[in-house]
Amino acid sequence: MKLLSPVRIGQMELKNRVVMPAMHLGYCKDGFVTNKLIEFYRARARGGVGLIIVGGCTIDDQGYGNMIKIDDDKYIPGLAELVNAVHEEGGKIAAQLFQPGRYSYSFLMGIQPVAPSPIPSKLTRQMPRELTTDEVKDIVNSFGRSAVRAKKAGFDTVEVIGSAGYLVSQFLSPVTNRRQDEYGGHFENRMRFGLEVAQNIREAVGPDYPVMFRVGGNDFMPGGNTNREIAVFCKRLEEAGVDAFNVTGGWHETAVPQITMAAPRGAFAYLARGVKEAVNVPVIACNRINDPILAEEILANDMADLVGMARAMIADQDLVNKAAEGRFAEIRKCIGCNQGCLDAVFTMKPVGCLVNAGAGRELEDVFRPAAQIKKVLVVGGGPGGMEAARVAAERGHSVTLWEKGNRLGGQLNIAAEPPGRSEFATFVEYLSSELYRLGVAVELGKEANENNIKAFGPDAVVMATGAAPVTPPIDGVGSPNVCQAWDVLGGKSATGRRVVIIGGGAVGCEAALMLAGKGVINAETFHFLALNNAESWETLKELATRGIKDITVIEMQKTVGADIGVSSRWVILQEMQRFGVKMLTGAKAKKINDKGVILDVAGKEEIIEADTILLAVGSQSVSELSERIKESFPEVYMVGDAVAPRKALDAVHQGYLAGKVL
Ligand SMILES: Cc1cc2nc3c(=O)[nH]c(=O)nc-3n(C[C@H](O)[C@H](O)[C@H](O)COP(=O)(O)OP(=O)(O)OC[C@H]3O[C@@H](n4cnc5c(N)ncnc54)[C@H](O)[C@@H]3O)c2cc1C
Ligand SMILES: Cc1cc2nc3c(=O)[nH]c(=O)nc-3n(C[C@H](O)[C@H](O)[C@H](O)COP(=O)(O)O)c2cc1C
Ligand code: SF4
Repeated sequence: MKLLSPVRIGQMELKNRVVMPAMHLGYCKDGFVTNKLIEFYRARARGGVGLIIVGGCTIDDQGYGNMIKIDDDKYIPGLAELVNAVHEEGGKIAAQLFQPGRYSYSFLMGIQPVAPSPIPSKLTRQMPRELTTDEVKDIVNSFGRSAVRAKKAGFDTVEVIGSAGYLVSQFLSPVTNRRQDEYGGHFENRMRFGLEVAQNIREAVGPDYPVMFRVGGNDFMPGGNTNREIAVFCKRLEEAGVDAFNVTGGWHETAVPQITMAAPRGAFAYLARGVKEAVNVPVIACNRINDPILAEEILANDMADLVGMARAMIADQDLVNKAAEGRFAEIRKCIGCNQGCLDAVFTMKPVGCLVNAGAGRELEDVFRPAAQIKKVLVVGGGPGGMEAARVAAERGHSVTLWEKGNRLGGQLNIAAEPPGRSEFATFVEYLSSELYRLGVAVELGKEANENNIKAFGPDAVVMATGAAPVTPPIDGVGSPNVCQAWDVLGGKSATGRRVVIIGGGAVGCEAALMLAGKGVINAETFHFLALNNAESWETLKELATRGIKDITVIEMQKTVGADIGVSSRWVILQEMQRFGVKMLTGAKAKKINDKGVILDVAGKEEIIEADTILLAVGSQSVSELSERIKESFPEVYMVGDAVAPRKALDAVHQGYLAGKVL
């Protein structure tokens, strides 16, 4: 594979073309490197990744809590330990030099954010202070000084963050740069800050030390820079001594989803191609590249010279080695859910992963082989049960899994149905194939009860029986025009044209999106009509978003989608609006009849006419059997929604822990 062939960035030789881009993990303490951080990256280096970029590393007093700091020599010894760990495993490592500008938070850092111009950010809702010309020059010097520290700590290269709407991109963009001095005005002046940063670093580290620059391939901001301007900027940076470009997507403030499941895999590789066509140094393509086969395709098509696989490396630290050994089915792909990673950053928690419960736990002894081989029965083939079975089998136990339905996956099978959510099926596919590889005896269509469990005679039982949807006590709920959202998502119930969904949580929103897509043109038709100029852009957009159904979501609370993670929620709500789904909050369903739903809205009665009413008001644990068998066996573990209805992340993590302690 080209992916696994060596490549040079300046004087640095990489053993393969897989780069793990920088991710703020929240593992540091007061800016110092911790053992948790070291072991996290050691595992990724051992797993074969060619270049690990760590950070962002803050170069001055702006940033967020728990970031790696590189603004003082006192951090060098800890950074050197991190570097050594990666080198010991045969990897190369870069420090990303980070200055957030107006994306910093005063309540975290205790100081007002600074920026080219005092323009508030939609992301942080903070008003930054305009930098003086002298302060701009100071920051340029801070980049250079930090690069020298990185070199002293042994990093193989440094990368400047010039993407995502951080300080360098704020200078470059006319949207955020209204300065009157030599750093503002026309494009040449707006490039000056980034170019001076590159020149300053080059002078500080010497001619032979590799320097990389991360750029957003397109700001995706109205009035902002496009791939065309970014390509010109990169050309100039190359002349200033930059050895490689790491091309990601747009700004954090953009309305274009960058890394959620809704963004197609590899969707932004074209941005790297635009830069590659302008420069002569290696270019890295990024975002939603979660599969080495896709990565290979990007390289084979000359879209880029290397690929960035950031979350893919959280999800599977051994991805590169597995690819090298041809074990493609064993790769646990990142599904782009952001639930364990980016959502954690937004809530100031350390990063973890939905599909890889071991991520962030590298310090612990993960898979100690079983001291005594047990006959383990797992009841339930949802994500919780499958993960428990996987881990138990990996440790050497003899594992049987019973699933009463006719396929594995549990609720994830229906979670994967709405548009843009299909990656959940990728995870089910992975777990299913691992159970097969590990020799777990999977029996489908087998419903566990007290008697057959006793007859089976297990040493340990994992109860992962999940949850079932709740039927609320609403007058008329038993009418023939009412059904569960789960059944519609699962293809078991049909709906009429006018649909009311009672409950605006994740399930209600996702059911709404699935139904809203009925009757819109598909991607192939869209492409065909667009290329042939058959319809105007406005008509095409309408055809792609106006389905045949009239959908209303009603929610008692003030907000819709309150249980969806912060980094995905806005994308789902944006899609609902785009597809014309009506959302009514503060509305309580009182009664259902053959005409529709009667609501209580702030004490006033309203009726919404509907042909079908979907229930999406939550779920309840399926736990009676667990309660009954608890006392009959020495080891009974309950995991996932059977304990309390929550999320797949909880089910997987509990399954993992049960599999570990058996
Ligand atoms: C539409 C929808 C969207 C969702 N979206 C998300 C999301 O975006 N992110 C997220 O993290 N979570 C999401 N969830 C929730 C997530 O899917 C669940 O939290 C997760 O599947 C729980 O896993 P589990 O293994 O505990 O149970 P389940 O997935 O419910 O699996 C339990 C399994 O046990 C089987 N079973 C039950 N009783 C027996 C028995 N006696 N014998 C044999 N088998 C039995 C059932 O048939 C089922 O297959 C969503 C759920 C739905 C319905
Ligand atoms: C938890 C998290 C933290 C991130 N922190 C940074 C960062 O500090 N610097 C940066 O350039 N990009 C950061 N990113 C963006 C990633 O480097 C990467 O571009 C993005 O996740 C898309 O690539 P992927 O689909 O391969 O994960 C972060 C992403 C995540 C999920
Ligand atoms: S939590 Fe989700 S998005 Fe984040 S690395 Fe894991 S699978 Fe990928």
